[in-house]
Amino acid sequence: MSRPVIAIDGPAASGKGTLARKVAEAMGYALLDTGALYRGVALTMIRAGADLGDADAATATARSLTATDIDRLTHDPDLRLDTTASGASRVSAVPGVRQALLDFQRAFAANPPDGRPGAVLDGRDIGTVICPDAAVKLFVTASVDVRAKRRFAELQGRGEKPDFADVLADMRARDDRDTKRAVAPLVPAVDAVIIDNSDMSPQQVLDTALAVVREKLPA
Ligand SMILES: Nc1ncnc2c1ncn2[C@@H]1O[C@H](COP(=O)(O)OP(=O)(O)O)[C@@H](O)[C@H]1O
Ligand SMILES: Nc1ccn([C@@H]2O[C@H](COP(=O)(O)OP(=O)(O)O)[C@@H](O)[C@H]2O)c(=O)n1
Repeated sequence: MSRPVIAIDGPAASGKGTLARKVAEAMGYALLDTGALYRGVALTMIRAGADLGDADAATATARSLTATDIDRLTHDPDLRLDTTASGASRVSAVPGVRQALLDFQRAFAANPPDGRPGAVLDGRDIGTVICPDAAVKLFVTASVDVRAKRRFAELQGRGEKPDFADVLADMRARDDRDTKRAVAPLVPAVDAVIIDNSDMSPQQVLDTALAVVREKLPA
């Protein structure tokens, strides 16, 4: 029997990761941050001095990543750099990259590690492409200004010295690329529950999400 999947999609700094972590914890499910896969492809290319605009090189890099590489990259602090995020948004528009990462994500959802009873995947296309049959689909979002402020505070908290105008411009550019790309654009699944958390605390978002989970996945 397949295990329940909770899909959490949304734009950058909408609070997907924060919510996904807490939902996975509350449910005892395995968690996959799918953005880390695209970030991993970008970081590997940046380190190799490769051209991020080279679709063939990006596809080859995505195909070459093993589960061990992915695990190592997930723990790499440079994965969270804004330059890595921008690179991820570029390589993620390449169809060959998306195809190469598809099997890994589906296998994780079908067989969550450590015998977990279900999986939470967060990203951009989980409810639409990766797991269209997910039991629960949440689409979290917030205004672009709120998201830029969150990312700005996050970068400051990490000791970086960001410029707010740059962070906002980068957020808009990433939204634009993610929503307009031809393959798996960022869009809520028709059956997703949309949570606009511009004025919600992380706890309120979690309570709202868990109420949806309990309704869709009765114990
Ligand atoms: N509801 C919320 N209210 C205020 N800040 C939030 C909220 N949810 C998340 N954050 C903060 O916003 C930043 C981005 O959240 P994160 O979960 O990393 O987003 P995403 O995974 O969508 O990029 C983090 O610093 C996080 O602590
Ligand atoms: N399922 C996914 C996850 C991420 N991505 C891409 O990877 C980039 C980085 O994703 P992320 O979720 O780590 O970024 P943040 O939302 O945390 O800023 C995004 O801008 C998307 O372009 C994607 O295309 N599909």
